[in-house]
Amino acid sequence: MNDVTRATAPASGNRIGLLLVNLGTPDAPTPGAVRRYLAEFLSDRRVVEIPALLWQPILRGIILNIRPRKSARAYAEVWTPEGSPLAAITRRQATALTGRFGADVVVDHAMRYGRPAIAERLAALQAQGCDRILIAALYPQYCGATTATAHDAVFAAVGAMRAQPAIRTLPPYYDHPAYIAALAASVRDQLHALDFAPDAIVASFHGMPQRTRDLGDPYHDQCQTTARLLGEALGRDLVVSFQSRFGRAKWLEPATDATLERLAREGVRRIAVIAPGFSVDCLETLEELAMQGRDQFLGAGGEAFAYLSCLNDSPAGVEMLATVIAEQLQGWIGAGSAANSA
Ligand SMILES: C=CC1=C(C)c2cc3[nH]c(cc4nc(cc5[nH]c(cc1n2)c(C)c5CCC(=O)O)C(CCC(=O)O)=C4C)c(C)c3C=C
Ligand SMILES: [Fe+2]
Ligand SMILES: [Fe+2]
Repeated sequence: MNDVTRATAPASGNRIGLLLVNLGTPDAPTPGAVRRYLAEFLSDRRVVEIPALLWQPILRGIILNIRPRKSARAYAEVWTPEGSPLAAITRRQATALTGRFGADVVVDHAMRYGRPAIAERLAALQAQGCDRILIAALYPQYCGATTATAHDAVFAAVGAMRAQPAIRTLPPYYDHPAYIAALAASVRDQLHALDFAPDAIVASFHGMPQRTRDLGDPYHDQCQTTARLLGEALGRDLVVSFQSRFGRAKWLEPATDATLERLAREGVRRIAVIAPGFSVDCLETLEELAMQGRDQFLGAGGEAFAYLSCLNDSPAGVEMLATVIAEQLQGWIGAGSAANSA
């Protein structure tokens, strides 16, 4: 049974909390910090669905002795004065949304792995008088390895509280008109600013094991729907691929690296790459796509490559988040347009 008596009493009040949640990232681009991060991330049974008795010896004996050094070098390539891009941009999204829904909505952010921890930020929201909290896991497409594990962490924290806040979770927004419209405008604006007319646009999504899809995870289908709707909004077909394969199992296909090389070999000269499955730019987009992907495409004979940024904390990206979040706050903060009540 949970030890509910440990939880501190909430402050009285009837405010609303909005907790943005993202994946998490190392505290520093060093092998030690990356090792700590990967140990927590890759021990999550939602992320690696191999029995712990088999997996933990592989993780502790092999992966955590090899990968942190290599990944730390990659993180160092994209690190910013504000820290890891994922942390810095998520922080800025929270700042941009603060005050957006009125004075009674307290906005905060947390990471599934590392800091700021979900349990700590939930307690902080409660201490500020929030008796209703909306959890906005910032993944447009639902995946057990991202959305569900963030929610698991929330419910585990709430499970240890004597006085629980009411909890709502943001549904996946992979087909939301505001999300599709924001992506389409962002692609158009960036291509215009670069004066770049690509022969093909590749939409690269983070991969996952094929087995996870076979077991019923809707992630793959939601990625395909996003790409179809975005293609319709842009008036052109997108090439869909899946990146960041991890381990030996079969992952979703086609793989982004193989796709970039195939397109170049087939005579596609100019491509733009977008990453609509990532709400913020991070290691996987800035290093794996914008750096490695560029080398792969140009190395296979391509002539021009452009990586187009995620929505991040751009005004249009924040507007889109405000719209999808405001829909879930309805009833808590009253009728009317919650997004415009600042
Ligand atoms: C957006 C959706 C994501 C899915 C689905 C996902 C699944 C998934 N990832 C791994 C293994 C790794 N992912 C890593 C980084 C990483 N993954 C996502 C998002 C998804 N992952 C993001 C946003 C990031 C970037 C974090 C950052 O700090 O910028 C890494 C760490 C980096 C590295 O060492 O390569 C690993 C490992 C698995 C196994 C998985 C399974 C479904
Ligand atoms: Fe990942
Ligand atoms: Fe990667």
